[in-house]
Amino acid sequence: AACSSKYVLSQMHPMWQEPLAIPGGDRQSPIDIVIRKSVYDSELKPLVTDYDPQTCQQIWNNGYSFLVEYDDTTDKSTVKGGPLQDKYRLCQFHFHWGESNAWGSEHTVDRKLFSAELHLVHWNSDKYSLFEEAVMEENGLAVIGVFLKVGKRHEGLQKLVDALPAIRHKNSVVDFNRFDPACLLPSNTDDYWTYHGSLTTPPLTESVTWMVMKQHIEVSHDQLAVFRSLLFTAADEEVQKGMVNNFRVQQSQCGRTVRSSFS
Ligand SMILES: Cc1cc(C)cc(S(N)(=O)=O)c1
Ligand SMILES: [Zn+2]
Repeated sequence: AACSSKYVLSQMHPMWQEPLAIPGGDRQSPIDIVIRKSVYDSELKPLVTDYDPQTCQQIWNNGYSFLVEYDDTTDKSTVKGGPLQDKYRLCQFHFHWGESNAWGSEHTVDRKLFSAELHLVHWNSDKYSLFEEAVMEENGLAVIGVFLKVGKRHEGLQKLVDALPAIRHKNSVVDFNRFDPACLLPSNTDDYWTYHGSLTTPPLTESVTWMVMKQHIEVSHDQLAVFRSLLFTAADEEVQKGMVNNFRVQQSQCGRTVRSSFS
């Protein structure tokens, strides 16, 4: 299986070419969450998020997704509890989506694809002093994943959608403040799946405790269409490429257990 070898086979070609060798390579993300194989763990606590909208700084197009960045020089926006032993500081959130509503998420649940997936990225500020340090460590990062489904318009998301035309091209950035990422969380954050995995974009380091919410949020077709109006390419490039399908192919489970916080 792909797990034993150091080579991870990538079926599809995401925007960036998958590297051939990944350090370890036996706890890569994303994966398919097989509900009947997940193990209920009654020790898993509810997630405790405490976000300060004032720490929101900017929104920018990094040529693969768009990121909303937070000031992570203090413990003002954090997550703890759940499977986490320490407190983790929010540094950014971003999304992955498809060119059609039929696919776009990175994780799947019993092979069900969602139209998009939100990732809130946090790093362990109890043990490390910088994201760059934590990203290399086994217990360095904690990412909350939330599935997006096309349905009714998401009022909280609209402020973000309205800022996207200003960052159409790669490396464009605009000031963005007072955005409370808690508005993007589903009403129920007690029910989630958790497993040890990796970043789903280079450097693909195996430093992530994933917490994937069972409950999805709804966004409108028009809101998702604005995501798709972003470009992978910089303003000076001849050929402009629409930013769609910015998700990684699913990786082997490699014998890992996915735990659920609910029975
Ligand atoms: C740190 C970081 C950056 C990016 C662009 C994406 C991730 S992910 N998809 O693993 O959550 C993490
Ligand atoms: Zn992501």
